Amino acid sequence: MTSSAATGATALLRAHALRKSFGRTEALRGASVEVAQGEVVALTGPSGSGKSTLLLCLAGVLRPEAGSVTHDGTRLDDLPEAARTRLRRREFGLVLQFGQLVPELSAVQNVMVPLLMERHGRAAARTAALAWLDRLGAGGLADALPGDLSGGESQRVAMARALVTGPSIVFADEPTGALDRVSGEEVMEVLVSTARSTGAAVLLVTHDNRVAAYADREVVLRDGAVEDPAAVR
Ligand SMILES: Nc1ncnc2c1ncn2[C@@H]1O[C@H](COP(=O)(O)OP(=O)(O)OP(=O)(O)O)[C@@H](O)[C@H]1O
Repeated sequence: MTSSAATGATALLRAHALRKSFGRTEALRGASVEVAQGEVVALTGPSGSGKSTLLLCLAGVLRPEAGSVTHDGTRLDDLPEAARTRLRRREFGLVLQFGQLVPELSAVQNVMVPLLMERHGRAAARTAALAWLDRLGAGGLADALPGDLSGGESQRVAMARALVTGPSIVFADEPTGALDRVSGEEVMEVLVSTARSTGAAVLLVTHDNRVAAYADREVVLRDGAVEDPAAVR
């Protein structure tokens, strides 16, 4: 693994000099960032500064036009699509602003999806999904449909779905953006304490200083590049 000067720890995930454009819009202009094993990093910055784009490049969802993304020594941006998808399913969890649960599936079925995609048996997947819902304080919601859940409840189910495969890092894009303050704080407390207990790192995009305060470290993006030179290598 790569050594990280900012944290003194080893880098689990490393983006170096990423560039990504959408038509004429340069969303990323040489953005670099590292996340150490088990570290909680908040990615902040003005609207349009490239936070979501950087998160999606790090998560292997978007492919940058230049620069590199390395996870535990493997270059993600170079991997063929199928291998990248496998690595993503095994190593990464993703939580988005509105939970993005499958509306036709119950909460427990939503949490089972990543395990079924990894060819786990149904019974084992259900047992694991129920245990994760319990752990996230959503055990009583197992049979509820997403349409019947509050925003905070949906995010607990989305977090269970992100964590059920035992990822090394969870990417969370404005996970509290659709919640009131109290539900947002509850979601952050559950996310950070659960990540700490599993050893998973968290990369969190947020506008909200109160949410960023849950992180070990803040990285500020401005115009597609990281503002704080101490966070860039
Ligand atoms: N799929 C896309 N197609 C076209 N332009 C895009 C796309 N995604 C992002 N952009 C543009 O790239 C720039 C960076 O967007 P991005 O969503 O990464 O910023 P952000 O910092 O996350 O913004 P916000 O805080 O408002 O969510 C913006 O100008 C945005 O309009």
